[in-house]
Amino acid sequence: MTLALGCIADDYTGASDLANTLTRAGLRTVQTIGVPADDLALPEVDAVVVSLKSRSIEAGLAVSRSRAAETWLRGRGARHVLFKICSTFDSTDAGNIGPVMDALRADCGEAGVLVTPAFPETGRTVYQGNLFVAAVPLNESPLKDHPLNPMHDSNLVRVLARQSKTQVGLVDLATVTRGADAVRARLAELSGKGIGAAIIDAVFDRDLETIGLVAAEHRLSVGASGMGLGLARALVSTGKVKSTAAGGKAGAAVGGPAACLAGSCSQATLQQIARAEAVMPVLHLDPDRIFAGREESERALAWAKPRLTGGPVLIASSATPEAVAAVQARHGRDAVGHAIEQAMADIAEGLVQAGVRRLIVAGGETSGAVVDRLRIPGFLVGVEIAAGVPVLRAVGAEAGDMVLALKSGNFGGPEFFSDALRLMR
Ligand SMILES: Nc1ncnc2c1ncn2[C@@H]1O[C@H](COP(=O)(O)OP(=O)(O)OP(=O)(O)O)[C@@H](O)[C@H]1O
Ligand SMILES: O=C(O)[C@@H](O)C(=O)CO
Repeated sequence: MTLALGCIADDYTGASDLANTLTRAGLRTVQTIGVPADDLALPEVDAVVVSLKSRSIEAGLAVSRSRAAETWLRGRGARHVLFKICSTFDSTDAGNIGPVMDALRADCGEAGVLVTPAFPETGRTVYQGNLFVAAVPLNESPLKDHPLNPMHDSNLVRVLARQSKTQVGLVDLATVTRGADAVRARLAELSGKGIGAAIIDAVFDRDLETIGLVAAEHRLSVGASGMGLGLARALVSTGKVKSTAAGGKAGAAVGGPAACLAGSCSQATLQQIARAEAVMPVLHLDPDRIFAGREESERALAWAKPRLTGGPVLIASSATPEAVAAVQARHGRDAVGHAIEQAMADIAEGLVQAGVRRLIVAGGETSGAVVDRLRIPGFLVGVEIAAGVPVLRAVGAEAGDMVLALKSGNFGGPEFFSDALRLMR
């Protein structure tokens, strides 16, 4: 297998979002959980997305895990590696986007790295280096209240400069609009001044296509699914990859009980849970009781099991920003986040033992905890449920045949859970 594109994603939902985008753009793609073991049977593919859970861990650990993934990908022939970050640039001043970018850049000797979280299909655009989420700047969007990495600055040149050892420049929209040669010239100008990374503006998919053409000539890029779109289209348009129709490897129906778990506290997920209340039983977990011990997850399983034969159920820890802030004040932000993620993993494990083979998880950290506990080594990409969220078919899972959807907190329409269940057979 010689990879046309190697990708390292800093969370599992983001990885499935990227794998979905690459598949729709014609690349045969597989998503692995961590660096694949040598004995994991992978199909012939153009791109591998290695999923890490490295967005909110200590920066040094994020760097070493990303480097291990890079070594594996380059060892399989990937000339270009995309470091997939969140389209809302989720990170803190301590990292991890800057430190990982710096390390990967040093490893491959890249003079100038293009960086953009733009993903217009989901309303993420970048103008003059400022990230917009739909109509508002990042710092006015719901991301200002994120439970783990609240975003308070929409100017990504500043945000990345606080995290990175290199200077950060800007390639503005006017340059992108003039085409690939103008972008090449601007990047060369910045690199010539020793500026090692540039936030690049993008508002429409055509901007990403221009960016992809230039990025693909380099060894490293940093971005969200929009950067993946640009790179994939460039690989196809320059004949480096023969486009494969995205049929969606859904495979045979797995059937059996279905369940949904929500640990995301995003506005989108809160609305989706409210809508789900009309069509399925919903259990709201108590974060204080989760913090106190395992009884709360046992209560959730005892509640869910008898209901599974009647149809899907939803178990949610999700809460409003005020409630999240209150529980964090009582127990500490990281401790409460970790406790809830582990409770969700306990519940997922119990549900799968009870026969669930169709599982929807909302939230990147939550998905990471669940997928790790279920020991699923990889996924094939099936049909698209909503922008950035495909049906995933587990490969090599201990529980056997399973389909999952890992929903990024902010993605999906109001009826997401019903939309997903309709497509997860
Ligand atoms: N009621 C709650 N109070 C405090 N923290 C919570 C609560 N419910 C969930 N959490 C924690 O909030 C974090 C949510 O992060 P997660 O990545 O799962 O969602 P997200 O950030 O919305 O999704 P994404 O990363 O895909 O955008 C997790 O650490 C989770 O355990
Ligand atoms: O880019 C995004 O917004 C998502 O793929 C994601 O990474 C959310 O965790």
